[in-house]
Amino acid sequence: MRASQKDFENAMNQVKLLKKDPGNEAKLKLYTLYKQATEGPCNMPKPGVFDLINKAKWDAWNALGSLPKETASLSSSLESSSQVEPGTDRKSTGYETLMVTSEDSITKIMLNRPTKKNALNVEMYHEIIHALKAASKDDSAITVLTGNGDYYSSGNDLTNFTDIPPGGVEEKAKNGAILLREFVGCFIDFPKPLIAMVNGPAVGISVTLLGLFDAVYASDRATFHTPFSHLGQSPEGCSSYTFPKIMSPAKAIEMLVFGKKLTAGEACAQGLVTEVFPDSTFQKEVWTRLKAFAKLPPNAMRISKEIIRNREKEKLHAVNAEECSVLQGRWLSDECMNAVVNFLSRKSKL
Ligand SMILES: CCCCC/C=C/CC(=O)SCCNC(=O)CCNC(=O)[C@H](O)C(C)(C)COP(=O)(O)OP(=O)(O)OC[C@H]1O[C@@H](n2cnc3c(N)ncnc32)[C@H](O)[C@@H]1OP(=O)(O)O
Repeated sequence: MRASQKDFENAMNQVKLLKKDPGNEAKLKLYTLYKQATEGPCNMPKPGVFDLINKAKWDAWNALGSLPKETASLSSSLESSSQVEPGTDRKSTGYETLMVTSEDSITKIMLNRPTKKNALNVEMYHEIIHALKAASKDDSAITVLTGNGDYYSSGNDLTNFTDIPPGGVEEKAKNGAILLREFVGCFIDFPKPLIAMVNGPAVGISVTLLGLFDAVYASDRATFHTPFSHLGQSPEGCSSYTFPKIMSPAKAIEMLVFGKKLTAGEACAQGLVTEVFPDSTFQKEVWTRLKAFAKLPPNAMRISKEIIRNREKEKLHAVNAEECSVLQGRWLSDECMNAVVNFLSRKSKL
């Protein structure tokens, strides 16, 4: 397919958005292709020998000779997209904490704060809400959530508790509960098959939400940990309802109240995980499977999910509201505040 002038301009704009500098050589190549595509063969006077930067530009542009404008435009678009981080496409532009891509009828939402173990900060909650709403309306058949780096997610970013608004901690807790309710609500209402690819350890809310997914595939490196009592907090993500149903009330208590950490194999035996894969083949095997799922008739999948979920929707929203209200109270407790202070002052880690 021929790249249009618009595509070309988009590609040039993407270069400005790259997180990693593509390097001078690549930038010079793009510059000259851009000049060729917009102005034709080199028309600038040859700079003096000591004007090193402009000389390099002139040399590179001049070397393109009479390359047609259209060819330069096409090459430039291709050049720049190959510099973009793998798996990134135009759809991901604008997200700070996610990489969102669509390919083969699959929308992939990748948590992208690997240096913070993909902890969910306030921005990430908002961006996931946005990405899920967009995915529910796009032309993909299924949606996948996964993590970048060695963790799936370390759960709520504990520094979320540090930014206190003028209304004090009460206002902070109230706003947190409103955001959490909307966030979890998007998972309850998501209309297409939603699949978690748990690439590594999962903590807190990233675990509880799994009960709202339609399939959960895990690497054998993944672990599942909900240390709510340790943090002076209480379950969210509808887990107080979904976990006892999935794994029996006693097993749910072990996880949600006593903070027992499960291996991927244990989580699979208890029904939280659909299937476990060796880490070495995890990506390949799961993506092969997902691509096959995505070829199934999308309307049939959507309607089948709807009939399964609809029976539970009202209950799930009620549970979500109750959990958020209880948690709002927990965030104001000494138990919770001490746990957060301990983590932030590095006195405690999971
Ligand atoms: C709108 C609000 C909704 C709220 C919903 C509530 C949800 C409840 C939960 O999710 S409870 C779970 C909360 N999560 C945790 O308690 C995990 C805390 N993190 C850890 O214990 C450890 O970081 C670890 C075990 C996940 C990983 O340990 P490791 O030694 O491998 O790595 P580091 O600790 O050095 O981590 C690397 C940097 O990442 C920062 N980080 C990791 N997780 C979090 C987090 N959850 N919150 C804040 N920051 C986190 C860590 O501080 C390091 O940062 P640094 O390099 O700047 O020091």
